[in-house]
Amino acid sequence: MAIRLDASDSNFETAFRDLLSMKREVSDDVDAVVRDIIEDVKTRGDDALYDYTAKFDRFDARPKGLRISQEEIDAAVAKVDPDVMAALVLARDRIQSHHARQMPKNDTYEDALGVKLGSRWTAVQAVGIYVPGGLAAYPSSVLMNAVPAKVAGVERLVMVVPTPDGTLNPLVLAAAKLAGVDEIYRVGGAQAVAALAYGTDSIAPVYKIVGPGNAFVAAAKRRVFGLVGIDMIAGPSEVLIMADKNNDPDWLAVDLMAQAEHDMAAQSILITNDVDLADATEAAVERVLTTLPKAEIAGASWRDYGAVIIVPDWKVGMMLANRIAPEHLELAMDGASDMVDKVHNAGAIFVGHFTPEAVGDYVGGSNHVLPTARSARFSSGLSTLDFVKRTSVLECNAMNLREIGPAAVTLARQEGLEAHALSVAKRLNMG
Ligand SMILES: NC(=O)c1ccc[n+]([C@@H]2O[C@H](COP(=O)([O-])OP(=O)(O)OC[C@H]3O[C@@H](n4cnc5c(N)ncnc54)[C@H](O)[C@@H]3O)[C@@H](O)[C@H]2O)c1
Ligand SMILES: N[C@H](CO)Cc1c[nH]c[nH+]1
Ligand SMILES: [Zn+2]
Repeated sequence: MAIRLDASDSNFETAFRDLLSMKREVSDDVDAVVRDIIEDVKTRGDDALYDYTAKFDRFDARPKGLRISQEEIDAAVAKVDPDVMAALVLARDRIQSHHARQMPKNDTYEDALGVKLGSRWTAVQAVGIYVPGGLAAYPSSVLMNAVPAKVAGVERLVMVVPTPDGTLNPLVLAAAKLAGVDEIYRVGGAQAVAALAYGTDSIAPVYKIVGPGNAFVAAAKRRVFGLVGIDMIAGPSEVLIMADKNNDPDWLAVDLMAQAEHDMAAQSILITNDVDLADATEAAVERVLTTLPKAEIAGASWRDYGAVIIVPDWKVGMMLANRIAPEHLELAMDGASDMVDKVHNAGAIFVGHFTPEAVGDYVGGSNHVLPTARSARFSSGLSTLDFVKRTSVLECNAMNLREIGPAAVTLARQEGLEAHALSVAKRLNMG
């Protein structure tokens, strides 16, 4: 049973704040473990990677080495069923065309004084993508990370992925091949993030690390940020469904469980203005939990972090949704399209009864790597923009330096920075 809250109850605010502050992600314990792993990889390089892979993924990677060879990739890809390959290609193409539209354009112009200004976009040259692989394999996440990177023009695209018990997932490798990944390593967790950031004999360091992962991966990304760029903290999955009485509880139940089955630390929340729908959906969740292969994970997530919130109206409902700032927000009420503009904080919005979040996970075209743990209040999902950076370009000639330079000299002297002042003044024969 998930917790049940009613926005009309007198103690609601306290209970809601407790829900918001539930710690599902990085605990002090996780952070301490991750700090030690990173230090160890920094010191012992590949040896540490082999040891952690033996410990957490239960196999010895030494005989084959950390890099997955082209032969292994080709052999795995050959095993993929043509129908499955066609689905991957459809997903790849849809992701590609959506992300191509996000590519920013260079801008150069001459202002009224004749000064030339511009913004120039260049790709991050070397990027590491983390593809989760502990509890489930994610070929779709390979595409979501790698396709925008290649659209942006990343030259060296490196993928790390845990291969539990040493078993390669053919689809993960097929997706990497389809998306144009350049190097793939069989290593996961905090140790993989450390290797991408600091480099080892086998894995040259990258400039930026992107991609989702469990609490260990999220903590490691936080720790290496600064040495390398990161995209965001995309941790255990979340969904918030806002639904009125005109919904099939069975549909809502599977939508809630679709995120819960990712991780025991995932969170699924239903906000509704209809108590009967709340009861029926909870009952439907219990039914579906008897059938799901990942019922143990989904059930634990629902029991520990799931919530059903009754609201008097959508004004209150939307205010709560914006405070929750979920990774995914499903709007399943009459007039859902009109509600979109009222959303301030959500990683991605899924509008209407026929847009289950799961379609966005695979083939919608938009990205499924999204901010979790309320970070949608200040960050966005992965996009082409994560793989480019902007450099400004400025060009003055003697004439326009004469126009704007004296003000720079004045300001530099006010800041007590005489070399700055002289650097402009000498060019203007001002001393
Ligand atoms: N936000 C998104 O876009 C998105 C997309 C896909 C998946 N996800 C999330 O990614 C996560 C995937 O998690 P996962 O576990 O399946 O795969 P994972 O690859 O993130 O983690 C597996 C690795 O974690 C490390 N690990 C496990 N237990 C450890 C321990 N006790 N100490 C140190 N390290 C340990 C191991 O190195 C292991 O290889 C889930 O939470 C899922 O919800 C998010
Ligand atoms: N829903 C996940 C993001 O939270 C992404 C995913 C991958 N495969 C299935 N789902
Ligand atoms: Zn999913």
